[in-house]
Amino acid sequence: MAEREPVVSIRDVSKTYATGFEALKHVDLDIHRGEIFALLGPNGAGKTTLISIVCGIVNASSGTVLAAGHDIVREFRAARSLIGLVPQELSTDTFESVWSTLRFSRGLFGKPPDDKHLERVLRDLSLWDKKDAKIMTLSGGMKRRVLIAKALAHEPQILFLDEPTAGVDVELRHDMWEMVRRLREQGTTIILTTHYIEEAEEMADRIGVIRRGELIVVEDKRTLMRKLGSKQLAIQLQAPLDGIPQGLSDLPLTLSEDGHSLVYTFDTQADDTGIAPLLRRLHEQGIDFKDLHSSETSLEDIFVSLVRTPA
Ligand SMILES: Nc1ncnc2c1ncn2[C@@H]1O[C@H](COP(=O)(O)OP(=O)(O)OP(=O)(O)O)[C@@H](O)[C@H]1O
Repeated sequence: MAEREPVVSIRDVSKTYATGFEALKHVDLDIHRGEIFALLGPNGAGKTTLISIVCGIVNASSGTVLAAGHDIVREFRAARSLIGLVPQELSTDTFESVWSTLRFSRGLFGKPPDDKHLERVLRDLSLWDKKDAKIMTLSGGMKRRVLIAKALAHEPQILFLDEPTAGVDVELRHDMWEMVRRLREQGTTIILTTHYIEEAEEMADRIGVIRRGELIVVEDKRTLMRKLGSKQLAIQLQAPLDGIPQGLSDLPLTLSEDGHSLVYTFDTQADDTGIAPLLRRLHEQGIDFKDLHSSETSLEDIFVSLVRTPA
């Protein structure tokens, strides 16, 4: 199991772009060593801005970031050499071969050549037979693989994947997740951004939800799933109540503002929903109801409600 030691520590980070746009507002986040963390949010939420700050591509307007204890501004080289970044887009279409690009990339971070490592990376990504190909001659999917290989060339402790599966075919997606799992087993910390809930759910140990520059939820995935995998049963009452009766105070019940309905929250995964005893106890309390209505609070629904921008 991963140690609970932060490998990335983000403190009160804000970013206002030159346009005056506030892309990040007072973000605090600790990433634990060896975890897979998913930063989940819609387009424009600030995910790329946040990882660009940690990777030293964008300067924060305020706040501090430590990567394995190194301040990413004052000790940029030390911090950056621990980090691998797979960006969203391939920024250069180069005449260079895959192999020389990887070797160069490794050298950039001050690492001595290690052809064995580079070979392993290329084989893992099914790129070995393309090692002498010029990058510009590769297909889009292959270029994505090169981007990943490049990010791994210097054996980073911390790997950022920005929207890793956007526009990626099934095979690459599969290979990518295999690789992510393998890297995690080797102790690499992985931070990925996504706007797909399924992706966060499938891959991550913890999930952070970002909305309009604010980190609004950070939760262990299982806890989040449990919270979100609950259902609500709305009980429309014959007569309104002033409050939850004493005899029902041990139950997860809330009363609507007008007192006309009771809402019971239960776990859809549980063996027993508790609905039968609930109805029996309502009866014992002399509370009659005219209608029951259950609604699902799936992760998707909650997420949509979390990130929905008021029109
Ligand atoms: N250089 C810039 N100057 C001004 N505004 C910018 C700049 N870069 C990004 N923004 C704005 O900041 C906001 C956050 O952008 P960011 O790329 O961080 O979002 P994101 O969550 O990564 O979205 P996506 O999923 O589309 O990549 C957006 O509204 C974007 O338009």
